[in-house]
Amino acid sequence: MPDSLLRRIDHPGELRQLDRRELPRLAAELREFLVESVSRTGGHLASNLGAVELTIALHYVFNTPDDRLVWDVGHQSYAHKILTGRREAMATLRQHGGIAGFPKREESPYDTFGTGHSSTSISAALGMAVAAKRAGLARRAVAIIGDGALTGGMAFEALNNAGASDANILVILNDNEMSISPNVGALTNYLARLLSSRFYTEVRRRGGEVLKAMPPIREFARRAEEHFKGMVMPGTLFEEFGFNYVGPIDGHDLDVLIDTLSNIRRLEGPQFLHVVTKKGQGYKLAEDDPCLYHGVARFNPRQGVAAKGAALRTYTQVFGDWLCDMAEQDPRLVAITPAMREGSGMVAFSERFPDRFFDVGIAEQHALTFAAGLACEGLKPVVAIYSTFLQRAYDQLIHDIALQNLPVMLAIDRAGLVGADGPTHAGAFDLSFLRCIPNLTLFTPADEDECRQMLYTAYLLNSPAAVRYPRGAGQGVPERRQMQALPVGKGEVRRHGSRIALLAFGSMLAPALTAGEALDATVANMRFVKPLDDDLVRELAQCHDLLVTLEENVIQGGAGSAVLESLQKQGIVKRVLQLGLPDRFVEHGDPAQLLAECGLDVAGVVAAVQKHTRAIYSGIELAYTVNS
Ligand SMILES: Cc1ncc(C[n+]2csc(CCOP(=O)(O)OP(=O)(O)O)c2C)c(N)n1
Ligand SMILES: CC(=O)[C@@H](O)[C@H](O)COP(=O)(O)O
Ligand SMILES: [Mg+2]
Repeated sequence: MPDSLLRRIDHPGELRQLDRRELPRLAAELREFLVESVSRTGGHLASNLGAVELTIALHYVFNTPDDRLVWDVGHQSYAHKILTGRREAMATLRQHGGIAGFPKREESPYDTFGTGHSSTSISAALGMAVAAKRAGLARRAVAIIGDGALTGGMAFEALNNAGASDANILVILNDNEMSISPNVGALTNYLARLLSSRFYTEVRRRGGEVLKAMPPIREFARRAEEHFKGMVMPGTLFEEFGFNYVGPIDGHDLDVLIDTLSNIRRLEGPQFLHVVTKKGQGYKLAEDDPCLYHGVARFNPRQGVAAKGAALRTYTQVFGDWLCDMAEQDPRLVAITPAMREGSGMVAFSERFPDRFFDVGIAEQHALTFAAGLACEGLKPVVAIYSTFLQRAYDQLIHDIALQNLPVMLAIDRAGLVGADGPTHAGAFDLSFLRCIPNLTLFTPADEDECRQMLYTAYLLNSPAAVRYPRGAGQGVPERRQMQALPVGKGEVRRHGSRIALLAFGSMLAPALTAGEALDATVANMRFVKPLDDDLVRELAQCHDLLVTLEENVIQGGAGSAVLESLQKQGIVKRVLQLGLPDRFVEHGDPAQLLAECGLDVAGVVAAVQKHTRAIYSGIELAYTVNS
């Protein structure tokens, strides 16, 4: 067995020492390592398998990290991490204290830009290219963006800007015809036409010969223009944007990639390389089902991912079932996802109600205003969206939906900490950025049944509404099939105690009930952040020494702040302890461990309350103590 090439590479300089004839073997070793490693840690797999040759070729041709690589979304950057000194650290992938699942500046100089949310790479790379030009540096900046990420509007804002510049930016479109689900939209159809163009089929038929026959670089652009004009769609969209377009080329052919990248690297101005890959390449199970193998938990690589049902139902499943039940009752219901059909639990709905299901691509801003348009015409749109991705569409929520008081309902999944995906994906802020919006009703269900009933209640409203629920399993509370509207803005006392009242929002009710037993505290399930149950706040303040608010959201501006404002509005002076996520980004890791780290597990809540009450009852005046 020849010694492992992969084990000889601790940085790209060593990669660049290899004879290019050794690179296919390196690719095979890298692919095998990826399957083995990710099967042990979990993470993103299919996208990484599809980017193996492209990653090798990029680090082989470009002088990284001086030449900048920016990976869009960054979920496909494991090969990049492995080749840049983190091969052994892959065993710690997405674990507490381990390496992140996305590029991260503080993790490596080769991670030139932190990503996680899609469609940012061209903007960032353009910034780097313009900075290099201004400094008179020959440095190149490369954005590697998938066909899914290219459906994000921000990518086109950047293309528009870059194409009119003289920046030395290279945009590489990694086209595998997949987002998480199969890619959607007119752009996808257009790219498919490019792939079916005579040029690409010619290159595929004759291998890399067509490209290798290309003249030396200075002739490259001119003769490519002449020689292939008839083969490629006349004036591709990207040329219209001011880029020199090259491709489509085979993204798994290292020779073609290296020759093409070497040629392009020496060209000046905005370049666009269209690369065709297969998501899941080289691991048949992932090739056959790139959607299932997009993000995986630990699995046996010989047997593949086991589609096992979890012991408890997830909030995502609660939503997906409610959506179908509601659609049966109301033909006006239409459902929208910005490219997260599977993650949002909408597969069944999309199959049962295909003409009422809209996957708009990675386009959260469009998703919300599209919903607003649908609502203007009497339909009842439900937008399923992760909390973190909703951040992209904040102005659309305010300007297009709330200001016009349109009945659009947001089903906000992944609210709170998400765990392995880390701070780029945490839904840590939605209570703060939503509760300040006029006309919006904001629900925080505490269990699966309450989630179903709140989704129903929110849907019945004739105004904007948002129901936010966490990633993963609920509390094992069976959902009543019969949907029943809840009194809006009303919470409930779940346990009577003395002196201390715990005011829990959403996922924090469960730990609050357990902590309440230990503290003999009253526990209230507040249910709504907006409108807040002011009467309940007043009643609790009147018969307790201390109010403790608990939320899986940053303390700043969150539900606890709403309680403070309520007390102030009612002229009530009362000690309040606010418990929630701290004013920092919480790193990736196991969700339960992260919550404990933030003091939001039972032990943390009990300790914080006891510390606070000791201070009070020992006379030390502590008006407010927040969980730092
Ligand atoms: C703003 C935003 N919305 C949604 C997502 C979720 N997401 C992660 S990867 C992905 C699909 C990306 O497709 P593509 O760019 O083609 O990469 P591929 O997985 O095909 O390599 C989506 C929708 C995200 N990361 N960011
Ligand atoms: C890379 C990306 O943004 C998505 O794949 C995301 O990781 C999905 O998150 P869930 O696993 O919570 O659906
Ligand atoms: Mg893709």
